[in-house]
Amino acid sequence: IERPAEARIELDYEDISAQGESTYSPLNYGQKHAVDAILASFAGASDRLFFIDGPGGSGKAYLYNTLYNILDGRRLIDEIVQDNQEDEIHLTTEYLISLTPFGMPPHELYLKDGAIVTLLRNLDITNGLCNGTRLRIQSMGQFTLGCGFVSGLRKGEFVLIPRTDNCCDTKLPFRMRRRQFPVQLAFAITINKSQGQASSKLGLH
Ligand SMILES: Nc1ncnc2c1ncn2[C@@H]1O[C@H](COP(=O)(O)OP(=O)(O)OP(=O)(O)O)[C@@H](O)[C@H]1O
Repeated sequence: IERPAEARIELDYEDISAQGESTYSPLNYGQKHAVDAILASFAGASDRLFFIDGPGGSGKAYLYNTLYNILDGRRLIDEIVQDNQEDEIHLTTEYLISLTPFGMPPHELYLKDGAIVTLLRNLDITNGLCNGTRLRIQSMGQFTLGCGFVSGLRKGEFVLIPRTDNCCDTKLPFRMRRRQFPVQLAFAITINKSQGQASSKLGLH
C-alpha cells in the first residue's frame, strides 16, 4: 500500500457550497422540484429514500452533483480522513485481500479455458483492448493470459493480456495496488456495461 503524501485533505466548504448554488439556479422545473423535495426531507425526523428516474441525458447526474455539493457544503455528508499514521495497523492483509473496489480485479482470480472475461481497464484502445472488452480465455500463464476477442471487429483474434499493477485511490481512504490480470469473469454484464456493444443475441435477466 502506498499512503497518499497528503493524508488529510482540507475541504473548502464555502467553495463547495458556492458550486452547489451556481448549479442550483439553472435547474429546470423537474430538477428543482426533486432537489427541493430531497433537501426538505433533511428537516424531517425519519429517513427517506428517493429514486430519480428520467431518460438518458435529462440531467440526473447534474441534479445529483448539485445536491451533493449543497449537502456537502452544509457538512451533511460523512468523510473519511486518515490523519493518524497508527491507522495503518488496522489494514490487515486479510482485510486488503477481501476488498475488491469497482474496477479492480479480485485478489484471487479463478479462471479456466473457455471462460468469458471482461477487461477492467484500457490497455490498448486503438487495438480494441478497452475497459469492458469481452475476451475468451484460451491459455493461462504466470505472466500472461492468452485470450480471443468475443465480439467486435477483432472477433476471434488472439491477444495476450499481461499481469499489471492495478491501482485504486479514489474509492478508498488509502491507495491500494494489486498485481493481477486486469480481468474479471463475465458470465453476465450489467445494462450499463452493455451500452454501445453490438451483440447478435441477448439474454435478459
Ligand atoms: N439544468 C441544467 N443546466 C445546464 N446544463 C444541464 C442541466 N441539466 C443537465 N445539464 C447538462 O446536460 C447534460 C446531460 O445531463 P446529465 O449527464 O446530468 O444527464 P443524465 O440524466 O445523468 O444522463 P444519463 O442517464 O445518460 O447518464 C450534461 O452535460 C449536463 O451538464
